[in-house]
Amino acid sequence: MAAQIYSGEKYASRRREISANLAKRPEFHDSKPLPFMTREEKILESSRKLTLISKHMNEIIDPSDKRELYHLNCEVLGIEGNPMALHGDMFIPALTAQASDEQQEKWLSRALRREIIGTYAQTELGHGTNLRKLETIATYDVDTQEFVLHTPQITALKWWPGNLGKSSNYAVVVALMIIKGKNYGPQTFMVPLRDEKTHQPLKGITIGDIGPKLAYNIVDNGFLGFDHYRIPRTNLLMRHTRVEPDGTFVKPPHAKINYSAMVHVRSYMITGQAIMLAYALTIATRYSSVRRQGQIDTTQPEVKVLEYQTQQHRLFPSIARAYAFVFAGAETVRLYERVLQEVETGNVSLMADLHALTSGLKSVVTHQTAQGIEQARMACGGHGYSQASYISEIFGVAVGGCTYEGENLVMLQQLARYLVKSAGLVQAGQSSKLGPLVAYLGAKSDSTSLIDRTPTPGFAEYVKTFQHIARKQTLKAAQKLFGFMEKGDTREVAWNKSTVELNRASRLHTRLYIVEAFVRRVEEVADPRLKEVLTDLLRLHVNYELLDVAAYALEDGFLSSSQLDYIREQLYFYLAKIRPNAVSLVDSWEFSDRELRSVLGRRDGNVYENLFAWAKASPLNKTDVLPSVDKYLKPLMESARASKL
Ligand SMILES: CCCCCCCCCC/C=C\C/C=C/C(=O)SCCNC(=O)CCNC(=O)[C@H](O)C(C)(C)COP(=O)(O)OP(=O)(O)OC[C@H]1O[C@@H](n2cnc3c(N)ncnc32)[C@H](O)[C@@H]1OP(=O)(O)O
Ligand SMILES: Cc1cc2nc3c(=O)[nH]c(=O)nc-3n(C[C@H](O)[C@H](O)[C@H](O)COP(=O)(O)OP(=O)(O)OC[C@H]3O[C@@H](n4cnc5c(N)ncnc54)[C@H](O)[C@@H]3O)c2cc1C
Repeated sequence: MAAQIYSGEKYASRRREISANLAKRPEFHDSKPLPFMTREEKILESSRKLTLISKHMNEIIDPSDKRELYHLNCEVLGIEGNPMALHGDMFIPALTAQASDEQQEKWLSRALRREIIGTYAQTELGHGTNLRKLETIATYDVDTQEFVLHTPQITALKWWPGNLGKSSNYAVVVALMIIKGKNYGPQTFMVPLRDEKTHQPLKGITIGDIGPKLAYNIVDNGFLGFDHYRIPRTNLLMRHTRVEPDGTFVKPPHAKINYSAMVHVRSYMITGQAIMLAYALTIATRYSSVRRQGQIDTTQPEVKVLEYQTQQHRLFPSIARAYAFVFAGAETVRLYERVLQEVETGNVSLMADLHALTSGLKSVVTHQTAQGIEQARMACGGHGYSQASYISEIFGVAVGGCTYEGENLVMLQQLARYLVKSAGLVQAGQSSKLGPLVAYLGAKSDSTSLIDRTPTPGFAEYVKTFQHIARKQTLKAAQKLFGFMEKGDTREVAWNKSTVELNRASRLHTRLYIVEAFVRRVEEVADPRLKEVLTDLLRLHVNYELLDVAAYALEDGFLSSSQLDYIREQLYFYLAKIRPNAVSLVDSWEFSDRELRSVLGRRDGNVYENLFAWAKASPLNKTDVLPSVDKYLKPLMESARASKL
């Protein structure tokens, strides 16, 4: 099963080897539990381990293999980030996709060798979503052939970029490029921030950390201001866009080609989110198979809480989603790598499809992941609320994905633009022009769903039902938009009046895609035992997801209430059928205890002993009497006692 999750036996077994190797190297392990450390201690500890990784990486992994590096980072550094997180996640991808060969020789090679540390500085105090209204400006000075970076007002301060505050000495900065008074929109520049020897900020740079956040606090998200700060013309990233010495602008082959670092993260983060969801479910499912509370049969001992149907309903659909997301994530990464290669040859034809797909997936997956993690926390009762479970940290890190790389409701609209165009083609009788991701929009629905109308409905009946729902909602939302426009609204006003419906269409389209990705993967599985378990999980998934969106199919009679009853019964049947395999389904992700960092979710199942040992190690228990008691509580009690006398 691990080979299914990790797209092949090779990487699955490499993960095991890497974990086993690390188990023998105590210097790579957390020196104490992360929840017992201050933010400063965590950053120090993470930097220590980062240095070890840089020194010994070649003994443990193939550093050219992104997935091996990712696993090494998960084991050693964990999810709370590290001082070079953005260096790998965005700085290197931005240089790879946007720097010219010459620029890559100068900077990318140094970045890869970790001679310099960089980040991606785009968002500002006043603007994150609307990139065209960023306020940092890069004005070209023809005389000196330099760009002058400037922060004209407080809202123009860069704000949020990861590792900008304290760790990075370079950044790929996004600024509005002005040449001879003309605004050429957001462009990307390579900008030195700190002296390479002293790490002091360079003259003209104001820089620092933005303070603690909900989670992800090892990362020093930062602020950055420029005071007429000059960089050479050749620091504009010029793989696709160029500015000649005389200020002539040479257009890229696609207007949004400079957004590639964002698309990179959106493509990879689907897998990252699946893994965080699986972390939380591993913890909660293991704990639920140890925790005993209450009885189902009063003549029998107390049961494991995993026997309760409500507990299964709380956890198993999310287990199915974690599988579905990791399968969909593997597809987005493949498409991203393909598009990256094609763009190199000047073919930008798939950029719009990739953007639409990743915008929808990023939004739906992060939202459902956060929901699933929070349910997993609640499924652990009181102990879920303790940081010993580590689920609150997993939640905090994962839920950030709803905001970063494009606020979810905004990114759903990006997909909606693509769907509306596709609906326009259908309306114009040009369905043959629809791309493969939206070809279903041009098909005709059956009059009713065939679920429960054939002896054993296959996945095709479910897929058709999801298609019907997504098609109906897309065409309806587009019609709403077109209707407002016909009545005289501008497109923008009409769009704003239709966005709740448009975003619904985007979610339904994306959920259909996720179901299809799951079906595609299960169809490929050859081993019959594995296929049976995955088929059960897929059946749970399609029934659960369909129930969740059934209102759309009930309202036009595509599904009847008796079919809905059938779907509910199927759901309950598969909850029970999956129960014996539930622990194996989470164990198949093969997370080591070190990677999971959860006292509650350890493989040994000794929950109570482990919790007690953890509590005893809490910094508050170092002394029996705290200074706060000596200083305040004792005098308070003493004076209360004295006044009573
Ligand atoms: C196993 C591995 C696991 C790895 C896990 C990795 C986890 C990493 C964790 C890192 C943590 C945090 C990092 C966070 C980083 C950041 O957040 S960086 C900042 C991100 N910011 C955003 O995402 C901003 C969102 N806003 C936008 O993207 C744009 O403003 C928006 C797209 C909303 C609009 O852009 P405009 O330029 O204003 O667009 P407009 O002129 O209206 O044109 C729209 C038009 O353009 C098309 N378009 C937009 N983007 C793209 C694109 N990227 N590719 C192709 N086409 C694009 C869009 O479809 C429209 O086309 P149309 O034809 O006109 O409809
Ligand atoms: C953990 C974390 C890490 C980050 N790392 C980085 C980084 O490394 N580099 C970097 O540059 N940035 C980074 N960011 C910033 C992040 O990319 C932005 O916060 C994000 O893109 C959202 O933009 P915003 O903050 O401007 O939200 P806003 O756009 O202000 O959103 C506020 C609300 O307005 C709504 N809204 C906005 N526009 C529209 C619209 N057109 N239609 C309808 N509703 C709208 C949103 O849906 C939301 O409800 C990070 C953020 C976080 C939380």
